[in-house]
Amino acid sequence: MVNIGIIGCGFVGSELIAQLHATRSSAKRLKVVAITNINAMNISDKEYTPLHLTNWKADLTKSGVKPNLDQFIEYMAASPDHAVIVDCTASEAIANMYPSWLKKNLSVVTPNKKAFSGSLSLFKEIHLLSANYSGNGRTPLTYHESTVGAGLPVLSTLLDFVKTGDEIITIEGIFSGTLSYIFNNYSTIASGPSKGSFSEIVKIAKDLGYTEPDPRDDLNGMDVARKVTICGRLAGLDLDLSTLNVENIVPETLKNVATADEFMSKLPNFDSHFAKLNEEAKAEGKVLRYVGVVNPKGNSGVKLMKYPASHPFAGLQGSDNIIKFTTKYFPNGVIVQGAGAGGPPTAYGIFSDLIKIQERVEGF
Ligand SMILES: NC(=O)C1=CN([C@@H]2O[C@H](COP(=O)(O)OP(=O)(O)OC[C@H]3O[C@@H](n4cnc5c(N)ncnc54)[C@H](OP(=O)(O)O)[C@@H]3O)[C@@H](O)[C@H]2O)C=CC1
Ligand SMILES: N[C@@H](CC=O)C(=O)O
Ligand code: NA
Repeated sequence: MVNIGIIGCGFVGSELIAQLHATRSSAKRLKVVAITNINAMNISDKEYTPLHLTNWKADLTKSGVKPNLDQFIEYMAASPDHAVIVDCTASEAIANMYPSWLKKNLSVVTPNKKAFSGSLSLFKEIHLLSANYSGNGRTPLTYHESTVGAGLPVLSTLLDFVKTGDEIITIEGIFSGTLSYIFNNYSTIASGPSKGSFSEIVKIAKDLGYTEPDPRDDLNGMDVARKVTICGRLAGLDLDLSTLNVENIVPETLKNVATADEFMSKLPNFDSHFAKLNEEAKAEGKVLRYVGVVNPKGNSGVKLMKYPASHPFAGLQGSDNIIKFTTKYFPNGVIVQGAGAGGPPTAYGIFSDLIKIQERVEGF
């Protein structure tokens, strides 16, 4: 039995709870015993009785308990069975707490990219404290498959290359579900005209739950840069966000507007700017795609590129990601492709990480 505490129940956290609830039988060894959001917290009793997942939202609201992260973590750390904290926020402050949780023998599963793409020392400390990365004989494990390509097996594939001594030559692809969705629908050749103005398509991507809480974190390239950094670091490179080449496509005057809502309301003023870029690509018989590259020889970064209709990046659907690993053993590449954003595929990645932990800890 593994006890789970979930922090953050937005698009991804809510979907995770729904998936755990829907598969009671396969997940019967995974027990949700604590849930917290910004405004409310629900923790179970001293027996760690599973929380009811049918009405968890109403139970959270009516719990009347003010969120207290210290209390939440102490409760989880006192669990008699192995316990996992699932961080489904995008919070940097919470990401900075992972080492303190690992030191309490709590495992960590998260789609939050901040801890793995922020300071290199935090990344290294987490890896040192996590049994699955350092082989240090301790119990806590850290899995974060959904930080890159949602639940697609990107990091597990990459780690297999690394652990078997294969050599990464390049990792390149479309790492953002949001930017994939936007350009697949906006910059089209074979599939007809754009499905709307640039700002209309950004709004749909936001409503579908693909974007970061502030869509500028997608459009400024930082979300992709974080994923490139995570892949590069797992491949053994000391990549840093500040030294990557990152193309920011947020219009200059919108970079500093105060809120995501204000940004969204002003974005239509820049539709003609994006239409011009699109027309330029079309005139060359190409489409726009936003790509990331990890190159151990240098020049890792993210960039808005033009591709002919025949290129695999030009033919993507919906919010799909496509990530191509070129390695010594696979010189023609290994491609991982599929839904790279949205609640269901992201929660799936978290769920499968939880199953890995349960199987490792319990041995079956
Ligand atoms: N959406 C996607 O497609 C993907 C998302 N991810 C990552 O998953 C994470 C969650 O994304 P998503 O669900 O879309 O984002 P949301 O904004 O929908 O959800 C985030 C949730 O975290 C809660 N939260 C924020 N800070 C705290 C805190 N200090 N304590 C407790 N709760 C907190 C928010 O509470 P409140 O509602 O009260 O503000 C909100 O419910 C992010 O790190 C994102 O990068 C990764 C891959 C794909
Ligand atoms: N905003 C991100 C969500 C997943 O990481 C994206 O669009 O890919
Ligand atoms: Na993944």
